Amino acid sequence: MTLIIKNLSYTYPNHKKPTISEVHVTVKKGEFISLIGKSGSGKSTLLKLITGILYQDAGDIKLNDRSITLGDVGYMPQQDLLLPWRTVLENIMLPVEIQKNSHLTREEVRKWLERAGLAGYEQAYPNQLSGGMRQRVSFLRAMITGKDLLLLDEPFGALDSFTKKEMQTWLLSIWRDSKKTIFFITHDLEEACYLSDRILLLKPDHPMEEIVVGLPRPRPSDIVYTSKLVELRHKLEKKMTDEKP
Ligand SMILES: Nc1ncnc2c1ncn2[C@@H]1O[C@H](COP(=O)(O)OP(=O)(O)OP(=O)(O)O)[C@@H](O)[C@H]1O
Repeated sequence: MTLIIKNLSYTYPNHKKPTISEVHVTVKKGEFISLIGKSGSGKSTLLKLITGILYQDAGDIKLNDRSITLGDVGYMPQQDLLLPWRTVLENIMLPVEIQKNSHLTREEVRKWLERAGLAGYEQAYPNQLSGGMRQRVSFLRAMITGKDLLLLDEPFGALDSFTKKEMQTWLLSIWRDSKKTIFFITHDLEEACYLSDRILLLKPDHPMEEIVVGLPRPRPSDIVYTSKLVELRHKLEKKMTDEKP
């Protein structure tokens, strides 16, 4: 899997200035990429362009040398969008039902639920779950599409810091075992440093910047207290607020 984004620009119909301007990125199989930037800098817009929900004004997005189209990637939007009238299992099976050609069985999905700490909740409804559990259901639904590239729009933004830590460790273990490629939006700079191989910084009226994290893997969760990670976080903060790094 290779994703190549070249010279990408997009302006919303009612806007004067482009939200995404001349973005270039190459992503290789198995990379974990985070996208950071202040609110309104265009992170969700970039993800929607990669999913094919929006279509660019200029430039191109190629997945394995083919222009990307809707349905090529797994996408977890900012709101979990679980259907309240469907059980956990039925929510997760939704893309399988829509794709029809998927061979994933209910039994295999049950195994994934176990891995996500949701065993016994197959028949529960979304309103009977905690925030972290809903996020895991929503993540599994994106994962189960079988796509190599997963786009996650701020999946842990609404969680308390302890649940968030658990979810990060969980996500890293799934990512390591599944060898998926992940594009991850976050406002949390510590989270970006902890999880990623590379961080992309979007800033209005500036070219997109790329920061290589360079921390060894596997990463224990207390790596966030090491001077290397703290320095990196500080550097990102300065870049975001326009101070000289
Ligand atoms: N459907 C839309 N129509 C018009 N403008 C939009 C639409 N969606 C987003 N925008 C505008 O595009 C800009 C970028 O929005 P986007 O949601 O991509 O930013 P973001 O960096 O993801 O923000 P946040 O961190 O708050 O989620 C904002 O100015 C926003 O108002």
